[in-house]
Amino acid sequence: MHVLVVTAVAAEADAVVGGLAGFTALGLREMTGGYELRGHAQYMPRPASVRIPVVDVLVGGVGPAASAAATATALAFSTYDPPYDLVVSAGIGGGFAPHAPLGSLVVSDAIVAADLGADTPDGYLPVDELGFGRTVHRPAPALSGRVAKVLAGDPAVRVVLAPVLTVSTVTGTAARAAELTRRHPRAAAEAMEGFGVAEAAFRHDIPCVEIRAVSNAVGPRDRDAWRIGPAMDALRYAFATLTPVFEESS
Ligand SMILES: O=C(O)c1cccc(C(=O)CC[C@H]2O[C@@H](n3cnc4c(=O)[nH]cnc43)[C@H](O)[C@@H]2O)c1
Repeated sequence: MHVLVVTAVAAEADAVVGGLAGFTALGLREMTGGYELRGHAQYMPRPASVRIPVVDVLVGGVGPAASAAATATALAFSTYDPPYDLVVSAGIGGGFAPHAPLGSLVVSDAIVAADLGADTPDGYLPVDELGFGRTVHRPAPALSGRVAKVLAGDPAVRVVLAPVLTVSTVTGTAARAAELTRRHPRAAAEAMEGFGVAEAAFRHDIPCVEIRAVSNAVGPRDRDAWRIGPAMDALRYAFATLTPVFEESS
């Protein structure tokens, strides 16, 4: 299959690429808008009916707007037909206790824009309840379930299949974490890009799933407690483990 992986920063893209096994790096492809795609392909003999597996990795920037713009650009300017079979939003993220401890992997069964709405005297209202657009993208259960099952192959790695929240402001207080948990009791992770990536993929009718490696707990700000190295290792493991999935025909 042809896969587009969108990360926020280069370090996350390095971890994704570091995990890809059996793929040959094709170098950088420049796109309009100043974006660069790190292409990878697998040139093994295979039936003509099976597409050459391709994984393109894009550094799309931090936040939902940057990631939506980057993903939409990559999809619109793709030279493949159809553009991609799968879009993956990948990176590090915050984990909600007790679901997702440091170093765990969270696979989205829902990608939720958690602060796209209106504050009212009676509480928060998401934009869909206001009659505008949407705040949730749900990957097909067969897709997210398959990804989570493959990742769970190593018993040493905790894998959680749960909603991932997209926020524009990183949670930094216990009160905000509690509020998000109250509104989304099953949410296991928060990050800043998934909904933007999913929105672009949805517009192009391409399946999308989000994978987050937990680097910090969602809650009171504590930079010293961040564990970025182990989270990057978990991200690398995820893409090493998923390689056989990318080799399948779509
Ligand atoms: O300065 C801080 O306190 C702080 C706390 C958490 C995250 C940041 C970032 O600027 C990182 C943004 C970057 O990393 C992803 N990420 C990682 N952990 C979280 C999180 O707990 N909540 C939201 N986003 C997180 C995010 O997707 C961005 O790409 C600074």
